[in-house]
Amino acid sequence: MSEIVASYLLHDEKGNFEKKAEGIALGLTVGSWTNLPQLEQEQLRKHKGRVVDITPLEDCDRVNNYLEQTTKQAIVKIGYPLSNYTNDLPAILVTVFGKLSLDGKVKLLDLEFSQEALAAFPGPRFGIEGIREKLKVYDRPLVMSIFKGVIGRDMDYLTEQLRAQALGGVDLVKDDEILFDNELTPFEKRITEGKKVLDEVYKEMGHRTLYAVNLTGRTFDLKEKARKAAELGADALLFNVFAYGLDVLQALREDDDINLPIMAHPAVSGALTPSEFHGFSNSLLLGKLLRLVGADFSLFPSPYGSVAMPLEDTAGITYEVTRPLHTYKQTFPVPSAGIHPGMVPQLISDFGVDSIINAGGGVHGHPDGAVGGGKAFRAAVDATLAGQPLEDTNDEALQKALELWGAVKVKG
Ligand SMILES: CSCCC(=O)C(=O)COP(=O)(O)O
Ligand SMILES: [Mg+2]
Repeated sequence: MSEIVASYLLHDEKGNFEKKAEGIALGLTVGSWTNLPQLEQEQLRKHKGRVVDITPLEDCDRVNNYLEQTTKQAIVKIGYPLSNYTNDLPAILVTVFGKLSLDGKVKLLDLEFSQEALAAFPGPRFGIEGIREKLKVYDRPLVMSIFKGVIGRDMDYLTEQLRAQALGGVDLVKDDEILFDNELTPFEKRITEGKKVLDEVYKEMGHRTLYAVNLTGRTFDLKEKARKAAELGADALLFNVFAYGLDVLQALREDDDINLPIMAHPAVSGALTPSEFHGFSNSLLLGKLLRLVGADFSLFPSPYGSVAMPLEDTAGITYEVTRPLHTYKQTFPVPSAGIHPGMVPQLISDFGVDSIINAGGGVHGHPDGAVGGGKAFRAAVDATLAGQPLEDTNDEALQKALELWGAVKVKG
């Protein structure tokens, strides 16, 4: 019987996990079937959830209402038959974590999909390989920068900022997620004017930079807007997927008229993941599920920037978006937030060559502006790959960045 197996972290004062697991397996599938006639019980048996495994963990001590209490915890795995739901993420999530997400201390850690279940999901259209092919850069982490301070500014300001970022040698520039459609810098103009600037820089320097424009607005207008973006020659879309839903990203990915790389921003996901007791694990939400629905890039807070995520979580996301899975392409892991050039050796050590180094303030805050910021990041990447300590390089832009922000000593 084909099924999806959900792993949950459960906390319970008494530690009666067998009863709890059986309650989940029954409650989220056929409900209370034991009082029904024999025939109906048989009929329902094939739809009942299956307790696959219960692994008790060490007790954890908690200070709760000023009293220290010991709570028992366990990882419980439940299998849900595919025949219970349609093979789309809304149906799957409601089955495995619908009312259960509201019912006590339950965190959804992972979903194991059978090959049959995976076949319903597209995975990234371009993936790491396709993005590298567009840029013709194959052997180093990519560098991305973010527009900053452009709300309330006009197209001249925006295009100048884009030019400076590209001249610094970054591979990608993305809109900030908080830049929505507006009269001064409308979506379509950002694409067409941005394209002109990046083509000019390419002619001047032979360096190609791609621009990810923020796809925003009402859900049912998104497809048409994204198709228009493709028609106008956009390079990629930035998408605030957790404000809309994973299934919306999947719908964009599956539309062949859109045919653009999709960059998933983590905004709003922090409302769903950080608790030890509730919500989703980051490796599932920002890792496996984003990859299944088709994100080409997954952005997440790095473990050492201004908005930090635990290293274990960022490693989990990176593993899920890059490991061999079904026929899916790999999603680029993009550790972000508060990144500066002195962190590059640690970023490469933690995330490898197939990752993207993404910075806003760490580019624009450079003493020589965004041009200097981009150059400093590129020099830091080259030095790290050559095994050279950043302090030993004679790159002027990098040395100025190190004077300002310092160099992070590589751990681990
Ligand atoms: C929270 S991860 C997304 C990174 C992002 O969108 C951003 O604006 C980071 O800016 P910073 O100046 O911290 O590099
Ligand atoms: Mg941002």
